[in-house]
Amino acid sequence: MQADQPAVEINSLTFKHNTLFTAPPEDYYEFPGLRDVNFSLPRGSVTLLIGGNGAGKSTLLYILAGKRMIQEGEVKAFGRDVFRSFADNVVYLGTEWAMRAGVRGDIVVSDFLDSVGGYRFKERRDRLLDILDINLDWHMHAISDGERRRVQLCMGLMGNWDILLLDEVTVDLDVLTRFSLLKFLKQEANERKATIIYATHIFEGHFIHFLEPSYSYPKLRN
Ligand SMILES: Nc1ncnc2c1ncn2[C@@H]1O[C@H](COP(=O)(O)OP(=O)(O)OP(=O)(O)O)[C@@H](O)[C@H]1O
Repeated sequence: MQADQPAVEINSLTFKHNTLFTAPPEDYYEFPGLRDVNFSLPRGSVTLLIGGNGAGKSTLLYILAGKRMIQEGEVKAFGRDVFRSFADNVVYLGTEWAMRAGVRGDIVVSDFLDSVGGYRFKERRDRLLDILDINLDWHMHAISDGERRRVQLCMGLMGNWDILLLDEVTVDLDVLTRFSLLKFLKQEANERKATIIYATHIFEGHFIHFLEPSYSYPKLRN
């Protein structure tokens, strides 16, 4: 990997949804999704992808993850076409991913994380357990939705990713956990030059971590 090579590069990307409706009126439709998208992101950058519902954020992240084939253009991760080469250092975490990773059986968190390779990434796993305030003795079927989402995030983030595509994954986290997680992501970008794209339709104060590392909250006037 060359040091000056962009982590993400998109040239003249055009995408249409090809949808077959099986309910009346049955037909095959092409819906415009994204048109002539161009951008490149350097290694170590953190990017907020902001847009209203239906703007195309998830579509763009799916494409970057190589999960949707495009009709025109180029999409590259570290100089390689995302549709031609599988990159295990590109990780997508979104609501669809969370549903698939949503184990609700009676399994203890430590066993659950080990079953997906947690023992190989013990150091990062332990750091995330701390940040996300996860107890290894929890039983997956007996925790809240927010706690389960924290375990899922630990699972998704503990590996060796270099590009992270996050689709609204912090919406059901409590304020303190979200704060710590966003800080962790910014550190990952600063310290090991990981590249992060975070899609959201809610721009809120916590994202200030992403924009300005030295930001401190203003003091209230007396
Ligand atoms: N399979 C599909 N067939 C046709 N249109 C689709 C399909 N999937 C998504 N779309 C349309 O593409 C547009 C973009 O959807 P997308 O899920 O990327 O939006 P989003 O910006 O992530 O929205 P949200 O913030 O609500 O998650 C929407 O208008 C949606 O209706």
